[in-house]
Amino acid sequence: MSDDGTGRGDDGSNHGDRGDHSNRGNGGNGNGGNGGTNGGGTNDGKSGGGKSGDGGNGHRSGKHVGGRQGGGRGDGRGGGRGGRGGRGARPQDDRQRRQGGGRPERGRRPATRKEGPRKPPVDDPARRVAFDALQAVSERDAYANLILPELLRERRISGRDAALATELTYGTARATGLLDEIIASCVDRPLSDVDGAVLDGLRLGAYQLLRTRIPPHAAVDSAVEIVRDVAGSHVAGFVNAVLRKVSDQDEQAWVTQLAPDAETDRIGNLAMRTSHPRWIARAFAEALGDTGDELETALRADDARPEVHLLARPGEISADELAAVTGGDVAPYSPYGVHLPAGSGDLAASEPLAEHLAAVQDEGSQLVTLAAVGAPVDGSDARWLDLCAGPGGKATLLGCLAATAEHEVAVDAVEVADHRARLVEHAVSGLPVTVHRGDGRDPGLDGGYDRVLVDAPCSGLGALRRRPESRWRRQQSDVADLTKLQAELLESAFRLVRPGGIVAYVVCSPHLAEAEGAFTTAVRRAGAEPVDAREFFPGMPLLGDGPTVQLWPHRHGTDAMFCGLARAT
Ligand SMILES: C[S@@+](CC[C@H](N)C(=O)[O-])C[C@H]1O[C@@H](n2cnc3c(N)ncnc32)[C@H](O)[C@@H]1O
Repeated sequence: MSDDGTGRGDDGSNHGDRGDHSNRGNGGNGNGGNGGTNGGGTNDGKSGGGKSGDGGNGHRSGKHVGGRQGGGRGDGRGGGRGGRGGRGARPQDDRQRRQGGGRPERGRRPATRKEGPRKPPVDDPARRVAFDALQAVSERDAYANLILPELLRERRISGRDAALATELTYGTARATGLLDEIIASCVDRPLSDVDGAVLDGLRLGAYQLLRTRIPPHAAVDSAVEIVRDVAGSHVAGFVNAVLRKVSDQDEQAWVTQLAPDAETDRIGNLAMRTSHPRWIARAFAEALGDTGDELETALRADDARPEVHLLARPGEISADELAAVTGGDVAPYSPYGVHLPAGSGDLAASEPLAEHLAAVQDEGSQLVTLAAVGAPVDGSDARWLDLCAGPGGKATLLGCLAATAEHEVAVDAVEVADHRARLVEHAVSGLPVTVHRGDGRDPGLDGGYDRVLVDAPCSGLGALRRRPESRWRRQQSDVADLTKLQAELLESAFRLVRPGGIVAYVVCSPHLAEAEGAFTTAVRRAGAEPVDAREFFPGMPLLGDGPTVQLWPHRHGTDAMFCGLARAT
């Protein structure tokens, strides 16, 4: 099973699961029209080809170019360029999601053609699939790394077209905040007033202009054609004019023009240069204790497409064998890890994965699991508990290790979400793991465990490189909500472990509040004894002062996993 987002989006924050598959495939067509356009090649929204303010098809009378006023976004975007932290923010949506209130009303409606029967899609399959994937992300909260492979499969797109589509989809999704800043400076109204399809077309075009070697005319023309096809001819002039303005400068020049001054606002400057929300750049700076070169390196590593990591399931196949079969490289630190180049495609059908010999799993996830079982316990070592098991990546590794252990080990795995518990069951079938549906805060299991792993739900800031859009979706306030749950899960773990046993706390995030802070507070409250986790990451450099370990993409090539170990007293 994957917890690295290379195909499942399981980031432990409960937002990357497979429920997303319901978002499949109708990318970008939608309803609603573009009532009121300026048409005719202007980018100022006031003049042009005579369609202005025509009320479109009656759905949205009185709206402006490819866009609309009001309409209840409630998302903090109204100011267009004001405040990086608010860009892409959807507190209302997030609240509704957390409260289980069904799919929220989206801020922007997808643009539709105003008139006439639909033309067949433009003959540009790679860009069209990228556009449709971006629409699914922005309009229906889809996950790019789930929806794109689906669309590619459905449309039978492969080879160079698939590679281009992947580059454009993930690249555009990752750079959305920066692209929006630039587009906003070329439009005379808040981006929240621009229709969803038009804005996604602008983003796709701007990404090609600024971050690829695609010739400018091809970047502009292709975006114009797609938006024309989806939203109607009346928006083509607007898209054309905005993209021509974007193409006046390269990315470097735009950033120099728009970014906060590096002298007075280093974090804001770096955030924009590396296309991160400011609050995430600040969280990285706090975790690294650095606002200089290392912060920049960390943010840049977070912006690069990651390698794919595989777990060679212990007892099934060795890392050497798996590397030979897949053409990958044996991982530098995990004895069970194999690295494949970024963009290694849809691996689900490959033989070692299909036959359950291997699974997609970030090397960092493997290492923290090995640390959890590596720290010595006093006395018996036969009962292990995985308190937050879905979708089952670490439970699988624990189960494999338990099965190969000299003395018999039984693993219990708890998961609160039914569909994720099913994924765990599938992943651990044949292993000595019993899956329990329940709340880890009170799972109803007998205590006395020798080891308890708390791989807690978290913001997933440590795996942003694997989830292109998530940096723009996550909110700072999410962290505060999660730390309460993390504290309660840790409290439960200390109740369930026996004296002398080990509690391992793991989050895929470097954010101090949910990593170091949550762990040290819980250890102190429990009166437990911190264990220097660095010893259990053998051969790894740059592990800091301990006793906890924070892995980083730029230092270790892994996701930014945090691991704290404590021995119960
Ligand atoms: C970070 S993920 C775990 C990833 C997993 N250990 C793996 O390696 O595949 C966190 C999991 O905790 C689950 N979860 C959330 N709240 C929980 C709770 N109160 N009790 C148990 N599990 C919970 C989520 O549904 C999610 O599947």
